Amino acid sequence: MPESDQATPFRVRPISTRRGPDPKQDRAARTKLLVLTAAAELFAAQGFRHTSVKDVAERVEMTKGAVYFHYPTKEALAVAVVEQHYARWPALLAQVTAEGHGPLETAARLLEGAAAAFRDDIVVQAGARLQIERPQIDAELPTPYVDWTQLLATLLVRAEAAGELRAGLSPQAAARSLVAAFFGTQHISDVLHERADIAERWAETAELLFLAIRT
Ligand SMILES: CCC[C@@H]1OCC(CO)=C1C(=O)O
Repeated sequence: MPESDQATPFRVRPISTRRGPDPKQDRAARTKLLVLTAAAELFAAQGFRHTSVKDVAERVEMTKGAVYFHYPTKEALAVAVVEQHYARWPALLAQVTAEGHGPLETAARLLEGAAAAFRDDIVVQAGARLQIERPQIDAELPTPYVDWTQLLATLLVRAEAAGELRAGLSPQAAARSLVAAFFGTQHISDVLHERADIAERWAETAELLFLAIRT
């Protein structure tokens, strides 16, 4: 799927620490990422309410003032973590797209990759917890689920055009079901096993769902 044609609605881009012309900017970007990662570790472990900016500052051995320089409030930290959660997905989409699978297989492999990210990536884990806790966070967070639903629906419309979809199936309804099933699978795996078994759990759910979806 050509880059321009990618229906990737994930708008926020990853924080770049690539060395640029200005060493000062580089150092600031690296510090920003260090603070964000420490906040993600704390949000993932103890949630938004029980995490303070002081906790984050202590974790990175900086003053609260230094943390506030990069993120003016705890809410700003939470927004940044959730945004970076979503910023993971364009790279995954590019990687899977480059493998050249058909649209249905692309959707399946995307969700497999997402399951691995939910198991391994602390920023993905923290973003998921903060989205659950969004009523406690007085800030504008990205609307959950809609971007994945749109991306999967776009792929399933292409699958329908390619004759890969079961006759009469709504690509949009199938996309909503995949997102709901993935969300539930990763949540149950998190609550019971800290997501240690998410890949296996998602594989068994995906097998059933894609069996129902494909021709
Ligand atoms: C891919 C399923 C949707 C995904 O699962 C957890 C979560 C966090 O809110 C999601 C999202 O907002 O897109």
